[in-house]
Amino acid sequence: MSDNAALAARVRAASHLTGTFLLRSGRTSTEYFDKYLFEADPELLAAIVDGLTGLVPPGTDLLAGLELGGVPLATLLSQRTGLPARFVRKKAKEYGTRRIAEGGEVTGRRVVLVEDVVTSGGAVLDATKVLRDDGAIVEDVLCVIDRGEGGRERLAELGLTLRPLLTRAELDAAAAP
Ligand SMILES: O=P(O)(O)OC[C@H]1O[C@H](OP(=O)(O)OP(=O)(O)O)[C@H](O)[C@@H]1O
Ligand SMILES: O=C(O)c1cc(=O)[nH]c(=O)[nH]1
Repeated sequence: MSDNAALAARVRAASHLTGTFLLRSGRTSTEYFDKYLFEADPELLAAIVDGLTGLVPPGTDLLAGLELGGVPLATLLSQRTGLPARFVRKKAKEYGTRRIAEGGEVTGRRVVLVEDVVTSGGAVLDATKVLRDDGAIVEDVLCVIDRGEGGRERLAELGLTLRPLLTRAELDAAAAP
């Protein structure tokens, strides 16, 4: 078994749920990867971050984690790579600094987004708009799981390359026989 196949099996065993789930996109699915279940396991999270480290493109200035599940990933990846982190909220705070992208400036920096799961790509597109409006260069997105439901194609239309650690095919192959 390859390293990635073994990781896919661990991630699936930890986080794959069945039932009826309303997704962020408004779609309904009979399966769900609960990212908090793989992020809460320190050994599994370390293995995931190891894998993501190899996907960070050369020339990256900043790693931006998307609220909420992308934040622990970006934080650990920042520690591992030495690249500074940013944290992108779903909505700006209504008090204090009133910021939506936290952690410092992004203008003119090459920012790589860090996400847990990509389904339609909507959450990534929202964060991309926020960062591009602030003058960031956003062209690459890392994720742990690409559910293979059109996100990659939708992101490509806006000039974004999705770099998944685990593909739908790898996660399906990891299903118990
Ligand atoms: O590709 P999409 O169709 O946008 O769907 C994937 C997004 O949906 C989930 O976010 P959720 O709002 O559940 O976020 P959180 O639990 O990380 O706050 C997931 O963490 C992705 O951000
Ligand atoms: O599309 C989503 O909302 C979604 C799917 C999934 O498998 N896991 C998750 O956390 N969100």
